[in-house]
Amino acid sequence: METEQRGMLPTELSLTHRLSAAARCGDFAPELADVLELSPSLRAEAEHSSSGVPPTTPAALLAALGPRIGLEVVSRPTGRLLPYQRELLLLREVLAKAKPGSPARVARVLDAAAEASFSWAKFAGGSKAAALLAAMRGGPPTDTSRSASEPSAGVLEIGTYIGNSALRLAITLPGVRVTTIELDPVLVAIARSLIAFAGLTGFVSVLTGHSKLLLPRLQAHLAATQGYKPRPCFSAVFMDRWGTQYDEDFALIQEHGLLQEDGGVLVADNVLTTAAASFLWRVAAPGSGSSEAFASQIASVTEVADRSKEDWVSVSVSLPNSRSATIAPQPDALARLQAESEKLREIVTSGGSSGDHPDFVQRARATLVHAGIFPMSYEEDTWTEPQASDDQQEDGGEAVVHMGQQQGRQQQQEKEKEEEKRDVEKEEEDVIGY
Ligand SMILES: C[S@@+](CC[C@H](N)C(=O)[O-])C[C@H]1O[C@@H](n2cnc3c(N)ncnc32)[C@H](O)[C@@H]1O
Repeated sequence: METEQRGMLPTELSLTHRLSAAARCGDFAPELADVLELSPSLRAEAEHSSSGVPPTTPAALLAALGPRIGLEVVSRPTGRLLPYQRELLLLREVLAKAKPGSPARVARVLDAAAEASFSWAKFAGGSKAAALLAAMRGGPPTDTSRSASEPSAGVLEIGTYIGNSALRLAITLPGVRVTTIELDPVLVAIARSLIAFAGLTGFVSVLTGHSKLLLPRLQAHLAATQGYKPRPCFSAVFMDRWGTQYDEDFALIQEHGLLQEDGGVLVADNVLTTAAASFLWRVAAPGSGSSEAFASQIASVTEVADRSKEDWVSVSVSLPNSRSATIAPQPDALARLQAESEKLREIVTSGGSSGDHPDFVQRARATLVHAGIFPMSYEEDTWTEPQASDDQQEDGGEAVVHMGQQQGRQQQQEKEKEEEKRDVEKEEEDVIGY
């Protein structure tokens, strides 16, 4: 796939030109061509905004794009949608109803759209967005927290979609630079327009490409475009794509030192519904060794479009030696869950399923809980002493979850005892070392 670009800007430019030509020929909603053509210049502005290039004003963007993407006909289409028509409709909704240069009004229009007619919106909203923003507020992601050896480059997001969460991060952390990466160049073009309309071009930079290819290049890119030296790292990272893939992104983040050691905040969405088993083992599982590297908590949240659907968001804060901790091999049950979720990802991304898979989520929950990975609210709200009769265990779902909770608790207690013992031994070693 060419979106998995090897060079950054040159490949992106040729790709955008070809995509906008295709849009003009009618392969996509034709209005997309104008959005696509604007995209590279918005990126250039985001990258050079601090070096004298005048940013497109939100009003100028509205004047240029508004008439072309048909603001006068804002309505939900019926019947089959063209590719990207939904996302284009969201952009139209924002351009028609929000105030140029007002990030808060843009966020409100997106909220209203997700609540009302655009229930398919796949961005973090409601309690998910609240968990993300609370975690980011609690962390230290400010550009002023730069140290000489590891200057902070603000916040990194993997998975932009139309730029909703990037917008909210920029609102929540005023003055902090947000770098967000998106594999799909059409979504990138839409996100950049939305960000520019909100007046945030100078703070949010949307990059096109696959995380696997962009993450290793990010430090060099930031150094070249923003003047960061010598190896900037991010104070916070938000991962928002399919959970089985977080492991791969996380390995690159660690390898390239992209997250600040000691106090860096790592937030991952969809960790239950897309079963981020291997990733959670590395950052949040008792007994894995992850507690040497991260202090983690999991929050139970609900989907923006359907409050009856539970998901989990993990929040991890890096400890002083987070890049060098040794992690034990993951249990077979987690490896199997990871493999099952990966198969599901292939089916969903190839259009073979709507993405709604309650049986899988129930199995994922039971397996994760069994491994001692569960949200804070589990113990407080839903813990009931299991009646561990054989009959109940055969009941399936619920009983398995309770057993998992019990074993999870036991594992956690054992782990805490183990850690206490190790701390005492370490103190003794330190004393001996003196
Ligand atoms: C759930 S959406 C992100 C929603 C967004 N963070 C929000 O809440 O507004 C996931 C996005 O990640 C993108 N994506 C998937 N894999 C990616 C990868 N390897 N690198 C960059 N983007 C990726 C998808 O194209 C999709 O737009």
